[in-house]
Amino acid sequence: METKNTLIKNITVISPVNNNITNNVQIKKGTSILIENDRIAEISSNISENAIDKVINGNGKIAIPGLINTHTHVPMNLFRGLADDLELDSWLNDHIWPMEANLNGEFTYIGALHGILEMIKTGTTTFNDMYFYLNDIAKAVEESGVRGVLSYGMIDFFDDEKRKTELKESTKTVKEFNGKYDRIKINYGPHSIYTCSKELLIETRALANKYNTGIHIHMSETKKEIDDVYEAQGKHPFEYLEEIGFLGEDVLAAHCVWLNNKEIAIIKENNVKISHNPCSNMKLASGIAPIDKLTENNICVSLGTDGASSNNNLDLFEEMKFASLLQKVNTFNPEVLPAGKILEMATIDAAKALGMENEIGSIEEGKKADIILLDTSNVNLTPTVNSLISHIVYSGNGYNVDTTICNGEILMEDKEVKTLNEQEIIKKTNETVKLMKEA
Ligand SMILES: CSC[C@H]1O[C@@H](n2cnc3c(O)ncnc32)[C@H](O)[C@@H]1O
Ligand SMILES: [Zn+2]
Repeated sequence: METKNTLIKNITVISPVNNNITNNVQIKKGTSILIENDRIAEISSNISENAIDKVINGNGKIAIPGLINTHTHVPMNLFRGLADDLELDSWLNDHIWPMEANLNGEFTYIGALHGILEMIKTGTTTFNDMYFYLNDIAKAVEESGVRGVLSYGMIDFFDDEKRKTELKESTKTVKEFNGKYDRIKINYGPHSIYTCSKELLIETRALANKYNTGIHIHMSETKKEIDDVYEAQGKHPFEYLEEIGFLGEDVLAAHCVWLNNKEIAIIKENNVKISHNPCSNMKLASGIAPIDKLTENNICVSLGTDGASSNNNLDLFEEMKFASLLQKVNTFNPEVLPAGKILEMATIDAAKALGMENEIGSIEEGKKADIILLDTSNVNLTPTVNSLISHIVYSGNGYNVDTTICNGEILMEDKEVKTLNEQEIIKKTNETVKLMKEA
């Protein structure tokens, strides 16, 4: 195969450096990044422009790793603005699940394209998703050029037959996709303890071991969930999962708002990874996750938006800012979760949460070229002589991103999305939602 080169010339690189023990965000000014095919070949200030296919002028720009959203449901962009100002139980049971019952593969595909379009425009290059119609979501991932870690969301509602069909469907997708697509990975996705039987959870663990996949699950999101699980199992959620042998370093647990100290110890002991979703937790009034305690315990915490119906967008820059501010106000400690730590949570810690830290999550030679460029001529990213890391986390937003590169491919340049037809997707999404509402 012929090599395709891209040179990002004269840029400021801000990236965690992963030395496997601690992360550390470093800033390199006036350097260049050479991309060969899908990987970062060299970062230095004297790379020749000879024989380069594409040169991007990085003057006045910052390069950071493509952001990684560790918990979302991208097709739920279809439901944005349809069920606001509700708590989780009523939001799901009275609104979202009835609407999802009317979905089909085609609608899900359109919703996924819409969600991915929003992510490309706001600097997310990898997302960890749980939903239905995985073939259709995978098709949207393939066409758009992003990286997707997908799980078929299993719900058996404690029914034997349903458990079998859910596990079968999941394993079918695992076999169909894993090892065959560079940018797609399939994990198992039991929805939650309150929708999945003990047997389903135990079988999921065995299948994840057998097929070497991760597990993506909603955990301890509301007080009601804790009370219901305690009533049914006589245990708190993480105690229950530990007892049935479900936990492990490959488990990525979303939300984790309601945790006691014993459960935090269980999470640490089993090296479970967390996806913190502050906007969704605030909007559904679920509560405030103890992220200060989790990070003090060196537990791996990453960030997720959740779906666009409970957030209501997929802009990880907002998630970064809210994650920090929410912990500061909750602990009355302004020093908690400083900007550098937050940037790590959205990049290298997220890569670790997905078991992909050797491939993505930082701008380093040898890694996949997942890079976004921010334009520092935007008024909210100035004065540039002050802390750029602070600007990214506290004053930036996704629409400061002008270039998005994933796997070495330019998905957006100068704010123009190259791999998808933006206006066509917006039009089709509007038509699809109109159709769904009329049905
Ligand atoms: C079975 S596919 C995934 C399933 O999860 C639902 N969902 C979206 N957001 C949340 C949340 O915050 N808590 C629990 N479940 C959620 C989504 O609508 C799908 O049905
Ligand atoms: Zn969710």
